[in-house]
Amino acid sequence: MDYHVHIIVAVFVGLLAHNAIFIRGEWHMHILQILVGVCLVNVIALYSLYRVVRVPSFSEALGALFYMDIACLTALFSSMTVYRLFFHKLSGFPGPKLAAVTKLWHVWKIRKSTNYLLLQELNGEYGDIIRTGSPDFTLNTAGPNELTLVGPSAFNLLDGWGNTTTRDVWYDLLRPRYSAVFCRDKKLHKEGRKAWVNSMTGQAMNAFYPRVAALSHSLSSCIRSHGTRPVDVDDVMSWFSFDVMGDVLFGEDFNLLRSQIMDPAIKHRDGALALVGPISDAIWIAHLAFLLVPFLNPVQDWLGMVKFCEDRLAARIQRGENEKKPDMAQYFLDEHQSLDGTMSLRDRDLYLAGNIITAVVAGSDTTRAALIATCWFLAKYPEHADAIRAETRDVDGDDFATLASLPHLNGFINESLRLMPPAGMTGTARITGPQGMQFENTYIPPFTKVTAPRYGIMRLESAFPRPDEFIPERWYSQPELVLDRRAFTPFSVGPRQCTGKTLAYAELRHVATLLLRHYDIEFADGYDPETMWRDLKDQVTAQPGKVLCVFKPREQ
Ligand code: HEM
Repeated sequence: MDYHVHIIVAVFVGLLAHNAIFIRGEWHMHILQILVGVCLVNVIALYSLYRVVRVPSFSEALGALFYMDIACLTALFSSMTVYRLFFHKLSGFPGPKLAAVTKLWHVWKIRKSTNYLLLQELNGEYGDIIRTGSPDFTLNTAGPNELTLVGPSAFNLLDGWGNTTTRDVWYDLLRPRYSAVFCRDKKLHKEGRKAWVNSMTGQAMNAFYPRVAALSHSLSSCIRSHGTRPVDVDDVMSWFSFDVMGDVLFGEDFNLLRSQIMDPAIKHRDGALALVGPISDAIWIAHLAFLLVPFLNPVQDWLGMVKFCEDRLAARIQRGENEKKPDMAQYFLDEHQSLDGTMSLRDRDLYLAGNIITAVVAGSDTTRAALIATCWFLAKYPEHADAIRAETRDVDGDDFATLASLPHLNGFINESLRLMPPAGMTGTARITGPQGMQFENTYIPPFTKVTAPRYGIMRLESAFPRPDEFIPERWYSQPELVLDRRAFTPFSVGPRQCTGKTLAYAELRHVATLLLRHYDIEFADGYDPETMWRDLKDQVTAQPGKVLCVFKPREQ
């Protein structure tokens, strides 16, 4: 039988699928429908071949269908490739050709979670605006594509007050759950952010400070129990940051510092972040994995993390409010109540769960990374450790307001956050609005996905002379070493900036002061300090490589 006509039909279907369907709209949340659609089309085609066209045997019909599928997919992907390379509105922007063809190139390149290094390399090769991606299954009606913008003004353009951008599809990651942070609707974000901001007012912080201080002392005791043995700084900071989160978010004692046992929830959280790290810019892969391979370890970790958060929330609801120990969860529960009548119960439950999951990750993993880096810099630069000791010698170490005013301590922390940004090292993508935007001398078209890599921009020589050097003084006595303050955004800027900034700074200042009071911090014998940088991973939050330190008790 002559199958030319069938192949021509298949090619036509492939071209149609790209030009009439996939080039429009967003598809990352419709992976199941796409799969069902593909199966359905195949069943209809098989039936037509066997019953209507009357191919001699069923196996021959199957064979014909196979060749038609190949022809259809070849036409689909060829059409995509030609369009992306030559006709797409971003085809004139510089960048690796393969990145323009498919996002999978980027995913492959950063499979070891080193996007921060790749983007630095591409910045050196292609300049300040790099085309780093193609739309794949995350199209918008106007067909966005991805540009990485490297310059101090990028953060304000993307997130500053009056920005015209919206959040990229990455923020659909928690679906069906969602939160004020993991949502793309500007109104919902604005409204939902209020509960977060209210949970961190000065009054709320005054209730949290003594509890953070108590946990810092617990951290110090935990370290002391190691004696002269090397301390795995990742372990102790994971326990500390999780204990703080348990206390501040749920009013619950997670008891990790005292028990010194790694809670499976931490493993789940880290596994979940490892899953989304390399695929952050092609989030449809995560949705596909949730659907098709839920039994794989990283997906199980994700589900385990979600379950942990929902269990803790259920326990908190059962315990009820403890007025003597206010917590963040109460603000989310009040919001849940106040939305009665405007949202269905299911929607409100999904929203509440989303906020809790967001708080667990945003509130613990970021500070953990920052504290690991803090210890590393303290061990690496004893002269700065001494300067902080001198500055804090005569102050009340539990007085958070005083700690906030100490120049060297704060310069040290800022410098550490600059060189090792704990959150959004490369991600936090946005979509330009209908007017597009002007970045430096270049016009960025409307509905383009844009990212500003924090790691690279905070190391720009044009903003920070001697960018790779650790110089806390640039933040107070040597202002000439900060040429462009806009580049320093460890907590983001504008209406989307971090709501936990005050809490995070409080934890960092208190822990650094306390540990320096009690210990001389040194790298463990035989430990290679470069390990932290060599194994640094960019997985939504920064995951520093191992840090092993010895904490030698000091004379009080
Ligand atoms: C050193 C610690 C921290 C760093 C470096 C940090 C950094 C950041 C960054 C860069 C963003 C912007 C993310 C984005 O645009 O997608 C952000 C947002 C956010 N952070 Fe933090 N964060 C830290 C700690 C915390 C803590 C302790 C909490 C809460 C308890 C928190 C809550 C949030 C929330 C709710 C947002 C979203 C704000 C919004 O979208 O309106 N963060 N943070």
